[in-house]
Amino acid sequence: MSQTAILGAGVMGETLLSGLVRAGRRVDHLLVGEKRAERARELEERYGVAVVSNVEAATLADTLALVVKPQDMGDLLAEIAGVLRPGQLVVSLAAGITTAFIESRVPDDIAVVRVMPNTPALVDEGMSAISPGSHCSDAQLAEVEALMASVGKVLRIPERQQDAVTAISGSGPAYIFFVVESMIEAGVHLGLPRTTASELVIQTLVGSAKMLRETGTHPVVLREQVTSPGGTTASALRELEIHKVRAAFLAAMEAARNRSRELAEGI
Ligand SMILES: NC(=O)C1=CN([C@@H]2O[C@H](COP(=O)(O)OP(=O)(O)OC[C@H]3O[C@@H](n4cnc5c(N)ncnc54)[C@H](O)[C@@H]3O)[C@@H](O)[C@H]2O)C=CC1
Ligand SMILES: O=C(O)[C@@H]1CCC=N1
Repeated sequence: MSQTAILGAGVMGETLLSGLVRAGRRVDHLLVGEKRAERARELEERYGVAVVSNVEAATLADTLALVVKPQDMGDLLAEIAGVLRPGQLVVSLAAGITTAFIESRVPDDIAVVRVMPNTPALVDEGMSAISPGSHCSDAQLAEVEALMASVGKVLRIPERQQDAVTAISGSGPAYIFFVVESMIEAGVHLGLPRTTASELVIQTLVGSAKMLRETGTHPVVLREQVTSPGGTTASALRELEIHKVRAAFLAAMEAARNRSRELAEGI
């Protein structure tokens, strides 16, 4: 079995690490490179994984998952570029960073794949979009597909769509949590105990998500089924329209897409 290294083990790095362990990947086939010593110790204790220097990880591993902030990517690549060898696969999970950015900083014969994952990977319900770099073989792309499939769904997309994907599914869980938080708060304003409001909102979210996935019915149809003429839902939806919630979502996701593009330029 080949060795996989995760360089940068914060929120997303640990999410990937834990998913691989849950999927049955042997811990002695995994390596971690992490800058913060305290965090490194925590991961060693939690998973029994070996935390080594980035250079050692890049020397030993066949596949390198780079999970540092976009702003730290240049330094990380500068640190490991000298020890990379032909046949290795570099997988970047960073927002904004293009495969061209990475390819220009590593030897020519290194295959690069760009991935946009999301945090529901922590419960094996992740959504990852993957795009190959300029000299990545089908087999290498399939390898990344299998890697990310261990924590959820995977879609192959052209790299030009990655900034939009980042705005939708990469950042998406935060929008959903924001909606959940707002609905719970509304329940409290309406006089419900916080625990009751939380339970109502979370189950409503899970049930609605399951309906979307299992029925395959368009969300507009599902929404209409809830909206009785002259009823409560119609009153609520009118307020959401008056407060321009739809327009706010569009503006928010355009802002996220634009920010992803800026990150590529190191802004
Ligand atoms: N958090 C999320 O929901 C998502 C994050 N991402 C991407 O994942 C990447 C990481 O994000 P988070 O995990 O949220 O950030 P984080 O800040 O939690 O983790 C980054 C980790 O990298 C470590 N690090 C920094 N420089 C390093 C170096 N040179 N060598 C080794 N370790 C180093 C830091 O100490 C930290 O533990 C980002 O590029 C982000 O765009 C992508 C999709 C979703
Ligand atoms: O907020 C961010 O920049 C990262 C990328 C997608 C989700 N979190």
